[in-house]
Amino acid sequence: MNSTTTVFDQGREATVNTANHSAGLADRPAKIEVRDLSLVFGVGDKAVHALGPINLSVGDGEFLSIVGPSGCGKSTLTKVVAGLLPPTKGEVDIRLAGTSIAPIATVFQDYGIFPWKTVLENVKFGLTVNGVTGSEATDRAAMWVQKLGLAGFENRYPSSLSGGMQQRVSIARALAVEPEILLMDEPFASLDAQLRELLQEELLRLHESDGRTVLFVTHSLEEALVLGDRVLVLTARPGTLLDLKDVPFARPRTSEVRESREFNEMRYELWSHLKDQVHIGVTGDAS
Ligand SMILES: Nc1ncnc2c1ncn2[C@@H]1O[C@H](COP(=O)(O)OP(=O)(O)OP(=O)(O)O)[C@@H](O)[C@H]1O
Repeated sequence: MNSTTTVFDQGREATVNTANHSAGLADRPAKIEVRDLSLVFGVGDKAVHALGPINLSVGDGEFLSIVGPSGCGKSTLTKVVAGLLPPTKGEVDIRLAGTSIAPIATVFQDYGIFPWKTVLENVKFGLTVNGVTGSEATDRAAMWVQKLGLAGFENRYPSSLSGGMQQRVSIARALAVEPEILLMDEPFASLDAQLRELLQEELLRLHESDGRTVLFVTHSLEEALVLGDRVLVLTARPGTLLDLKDVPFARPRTSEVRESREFNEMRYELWSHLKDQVHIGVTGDAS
């Protein structure tokens, strides 16, 4: 049975709704519907129109990569979907199957893990705050620690881990709650090129095995194409839809796809759309 709950209603023509939705994967129903969404920070002279208006539909199980010039509103969009920011105008409908203790989980660039907790305690944290405790929490956390290649490091503190391992902890914590939607905001931005490629491979594998809906913000067109089913390209601020490209590379996919001619042609095509926006973003000159 479907039910709609208003998560946000600030009395400002703006809502974020979640609804139980039990349709199967086969017909790929929309998981996230963004309608006429705009967000303005502040008021009067200090107002910053960060995003929109934007309309977007993200399919159940889709991996959507989001790119755009710096400051165009990519993080703002993911924060609105996460329910962390109320939109100024428009709405976001999220159709939940109601199968998860925490329907939406987020991973950010700066890991967001607690330095005073061990790897296992960090991964357990998302479970315990959502009511999973005792041996069930420990077993589930241990399973995700293992899946993310951190077995043997359960009792280590973040300060003794590399950046790549800390980001794995953050991803394990997000996935341990088995969210229906995973929001990732430049999660690999501070990692070196080799680690980044390794984690891209792992994310491909995880996504292909569980079919979770993912929104993935990145500055790298290459990363967007390696990972995504589609790439959303936003204009300079306020971010609106410039392009929405299907990525044609078959799954299961490996990061070797980046060696193909088709891949490089697509990357060039995306960049040719994006570079004017980057110029506008830097100079403010739309001429
Ligand atoms: N809390 C805030 N108050 C005022 N302005 C804000 C706030 N948060 C973000 N902004 C502004 O809104 C715009 C969009 O910011 P956002 O962080 O969403 O962009 P982004 O595309 O993710 O940027 P980047 O690629 O550089 O991380 C920017 O101009 C930013 O300065």
